[in-house]
Amino acid sequence: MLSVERVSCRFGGLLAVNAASLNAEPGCITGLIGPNGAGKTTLFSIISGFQKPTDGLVRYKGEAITGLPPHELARRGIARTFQIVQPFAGLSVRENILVGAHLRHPKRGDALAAADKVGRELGLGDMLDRPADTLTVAGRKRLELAKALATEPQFLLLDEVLAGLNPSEIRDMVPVIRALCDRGITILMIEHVMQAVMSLSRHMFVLAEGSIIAQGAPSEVASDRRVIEAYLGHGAAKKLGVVS
Ligand SMILES: Nc1ncnc2c1ncn2[C@@H]1O[C@H](COP(=O)(O)OP(=O)(O)OP(=O)(O)O)[C@@H](O)[C@H]1O
Repeated sequence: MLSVERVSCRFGGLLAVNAASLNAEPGCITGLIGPNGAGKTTLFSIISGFQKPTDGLVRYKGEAITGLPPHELARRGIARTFQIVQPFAGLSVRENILVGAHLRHPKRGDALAAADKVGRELGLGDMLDRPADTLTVAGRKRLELAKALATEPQFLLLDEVLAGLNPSEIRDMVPVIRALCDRGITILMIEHVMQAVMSLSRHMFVLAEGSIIAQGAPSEVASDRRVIEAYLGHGAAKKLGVVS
């Protein structure tokens, strides 16, 4: 569905992403993890057209999409959520979702019906008339997801949708993400909540200092010496008795 081929991104003297390659299989959830500052969000921004790479290629359904603008990618079925959620202040929850729904539904009535449906699916049914800026963090995270889903994507990039949620809110959100995948939406997710991303992902990629250092099934990645050392520092794997 998606392949990122040797993508690099330089900000002045900083090589934020260094010849990173990854792919996402259709109908699955793929996890992208890595320590803070590894380049995960930059890679997401490149895939979703918010940032042009310095080098490399992004393919979606076999076609090169590198550098296409976000609205064109949205039209082709790619949507993303943002790590720092910023609902349109001054608009209601429904109107926020409506912005996304208008992509596929030019008529206001159709867009409103589609927005309400997405809102209800994400548990925002009772809050549709509320100003978006009165939502709790958990509500805002759901709204962020709803805005992206309203564009009816086939490929969804989730940037830390679980960040800032408490354990019970995370438990509520995990099945929501799984249900999207069961509906046929391919997902690539950045997540620091390890238990959740490991239970959701079929395959995971690990980015550290801009480079992909490991990939595989969640259990393989979790016991990989390079991954443990990227998180805990040089020598940590030996201390923990990990030999792979
Ligand atoms: N627009 C920019 N200009 C300059 N440097 C940037 C820019 N965007 C990101 N960076 C730098 O690139 C590096 C990678 O940042 P990025 O946000 O992609 O990491 P991340 O893996 O998503 O981190 P986190 O898990 O903390 O969100 C960091 O050193 C960051 O400061």
